[in-house]
Amino acid sequence: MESGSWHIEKRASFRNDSFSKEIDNVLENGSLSIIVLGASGDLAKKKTFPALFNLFRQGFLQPNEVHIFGYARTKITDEELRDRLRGYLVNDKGASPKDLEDVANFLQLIKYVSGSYDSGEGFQLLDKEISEHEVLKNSTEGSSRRLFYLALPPSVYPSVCKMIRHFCMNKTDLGGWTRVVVEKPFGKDLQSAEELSSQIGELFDEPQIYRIDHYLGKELVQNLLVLRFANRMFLPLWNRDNIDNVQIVFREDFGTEGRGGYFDQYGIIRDIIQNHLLQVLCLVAMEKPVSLKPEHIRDEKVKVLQSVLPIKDDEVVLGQYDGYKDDPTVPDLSNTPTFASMILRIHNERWEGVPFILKAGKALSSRKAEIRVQFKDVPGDIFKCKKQGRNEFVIRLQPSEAMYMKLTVKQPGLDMLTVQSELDLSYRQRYQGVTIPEAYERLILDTIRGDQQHFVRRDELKAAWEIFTPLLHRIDDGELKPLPYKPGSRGPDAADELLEKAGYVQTLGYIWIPPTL
Ligand SMILES: NC(=O)C1=CN([C@@H]2O[C@H](COP(=O)(O)OP(=O)(O)OC[C@H]3O[C@@H](n4cnc5c(N)ncnc54)[C@H](OP(=O)(O)O)[C@@H]3O)[C@@H](O)[C@H]2O)C=CC1
Ligand SMILES: O=C1O[C@H](COP(=O)(O)O)[C@@H](O)[C@H](O)[C@H]1O
Repeated sequence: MESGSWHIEKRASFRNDSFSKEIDNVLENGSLSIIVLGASGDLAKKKTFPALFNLFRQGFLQPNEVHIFGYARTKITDEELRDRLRGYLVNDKGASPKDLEDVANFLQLIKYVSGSYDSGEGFQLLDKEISEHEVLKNSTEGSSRRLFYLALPPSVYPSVCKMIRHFCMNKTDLGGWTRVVVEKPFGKDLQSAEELSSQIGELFDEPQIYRIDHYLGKELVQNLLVLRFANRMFLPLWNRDNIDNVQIVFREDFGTEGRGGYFDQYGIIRDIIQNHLLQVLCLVAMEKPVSLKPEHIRDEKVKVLQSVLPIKDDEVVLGQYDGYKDDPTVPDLSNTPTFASMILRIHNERWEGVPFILKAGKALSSRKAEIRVQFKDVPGDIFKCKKQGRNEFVIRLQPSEAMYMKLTVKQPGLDMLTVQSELDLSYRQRYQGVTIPEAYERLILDTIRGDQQHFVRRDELKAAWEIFTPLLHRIDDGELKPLPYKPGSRGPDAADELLEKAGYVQTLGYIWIPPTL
């Protein structure tokens, strides 16, 4: 490999391959069927099928062994589904003849089956279609691999899982498998999540269930373990002795955009904080796992989640943007927060006293997701650095993936003055010409490979709901109310006050500007 550049190997097959050396490499043969349930929906067209297309283009899905099925109630033909998907696979305007050829070849792999989610008829038909494909691909019975992706509202998960279990499993366990990918939200609180887990758990074993959280597939989230545990310089610093506070922030510069009906039942805490931001917190705060085996990593995540103290009402700020209730699908008296900022406190030896501020909001001034680790002041500071700012290590998840470290340096010149600057690793500049894979792409590939490292285990999910359920119930009961904020703003002023109370010191006059090429 050339220095300073990456490449993505084109593989003849993904069968013998694995990102993680810790995953047992089992030689798998037989056909692979990927079944997207809810194929007519928003997630399927925007994320699932495009991710499959990208895997196909990179050689991870071979036409001689893979077939893709779409399943939903909507009555459409194979061709109509293909037409719906085409525009989401490549940009129409910038598509090259090769792009169009790839799209055509990919779409030919897709077959559509229409049926309901709770009656045997549709699933028997689906099973028949899958089996025909397996025979066609010369798969011996039992070595077939079946991946069911539930791009569906969670309300139908139990019945769909029951139907898969009864009608669509691979026929024996001689080397083949059946796996089920379920999307968030996994429940609405601790009790409903546990009920859902029990219902699905009666039908499938934990190694067959892939609870997807797409933030775990983002490049810089995947980098967290490497950063923390493969760099000597971070090891002694990553604790309460050196770190003053940690922020994990998600901002979107658009509102609920036609998804108000869905969103209003969940709110920003269930939509973003309980899953995406909490998963990031786990990776920032957990102890070093025994190895990179998925179970070792997930064991550590559970431990840190179980060490989180109950959230205090006076360490929470909720907001709702003006105009949110104009959406006809949102009730006029909705108490649902579209913004939340809160302090999580981890009661363990490493983090006692260090506030973790989780903040997420819709309709804000910018779109950004980042982790900001602020270090303590320099003791016995002879340069009066404190006035200029503290060291910060920032990991920008999106957009413009980057990590940069804010430092105090001598201002160039004859005077002995100090100034804030940064060590900057901006991905677009450092890894020129490299396309960073979409989160869904990686995670689907992991599912095919049987790697559950980046998926949420049942006890992890339970521990996550335990943290937020009391707060969510108080919001649902109207005991806590969101403050209004203007769309396009930073959210309620009270959120900045909470940040200050948590000990965050803003560096005045400093702003990081992503480098241009
Ligand atoms: N859209 C997104 O960006 C994201 C979505 N998700 C999650 O992915 C899953 C799917 O999301 P999304 O595609 O947006 O959802 P959709 O509302 O588009 O639903 C997907 C499909 O499910 C069927 N469906 C919809 N409502 C019902 C219902 N009440 N009962 C039975 N079937 C129904 C419809 O197919 P048909 O009527 O043809 O059967 C629909 O096309 C959800 O769990 C969502 O939370 C997660 C992250 C992002
Ligand atoms: O899960 C969700 O995530 C998206 C944001 O995802 P991103 O990868 O673009 O950061 C959010 O818009 C949506 O409300 C939520 O359900």
